[in-house]
Amino acid sequence: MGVSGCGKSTLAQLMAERMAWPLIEGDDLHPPANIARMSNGIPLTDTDRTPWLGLIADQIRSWRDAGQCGIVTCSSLKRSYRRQIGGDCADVCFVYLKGSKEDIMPRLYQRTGHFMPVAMLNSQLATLEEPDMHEEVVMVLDINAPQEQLADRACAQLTRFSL
Ligand SMILES: Nc1ncnc2c1ncn2[C@@H]1O[C@H](COP(=O)(O)OP(=O)(O)O)[C@@H](O)[C@H]1O
Ligand SMILES: O=C(O)[C@H](O)[C@@H](O)[C@H](O)[C@H](O)COP(=O)(O)O
Repeated sequence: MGVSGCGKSTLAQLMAERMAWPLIEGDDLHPPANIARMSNGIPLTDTDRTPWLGLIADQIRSWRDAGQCGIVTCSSLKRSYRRQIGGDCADVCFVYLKGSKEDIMPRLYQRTGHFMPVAMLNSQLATLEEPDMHEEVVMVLDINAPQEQLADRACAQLTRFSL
């Protein structure tokens, strides 16, 4: 979890390879209307996000029912969103990629081929409700660490969930 550009997809890909867990990109579950809104620089509302979060929750449930682990990238900006995607379940773990606007903005400028306009970072940060570090997340990672080190740390924490 974390705002656009914090490094969710990058970390998730490294983790999925190392853990051999399936990976779903939350962005791929957005309805076309949400992608159109964000592409046009319009922040999503709670109403826009509800069906999208529902699909993410469904995906997590289907992994649980199949007795397998998986990784989903999802900004999960608000506490209510985290609850909707299963944050109350002990087997759903959030890894929070924490960074400042100054850390993230340059990354968004250098990222190419993504629908999300750089200016949307402001609304993402305004919407973000930082998680309770003791209750809601398994770990907080400083996004300024090298990618491989972030993957080492996240995988070390999550290995205990391997089935
Ligand atoms: N740990 C890191 N150090 C330096 N650059 C990174 C790191 N993680 C991601 N990036 C770069 O930052 C940009 C945004 O990362 P991305 O994974 O697409 O973020 P998100 O999925 O959260 O939007 C990408 O260009 C990526 O290569
Ligand atoms: O809830 C939202 O406003 C969006 O889902 C947003 O938080 C998400 O980050 C986008 O899908 C952009 O994609 P990236 O996070 O991959 O930049």
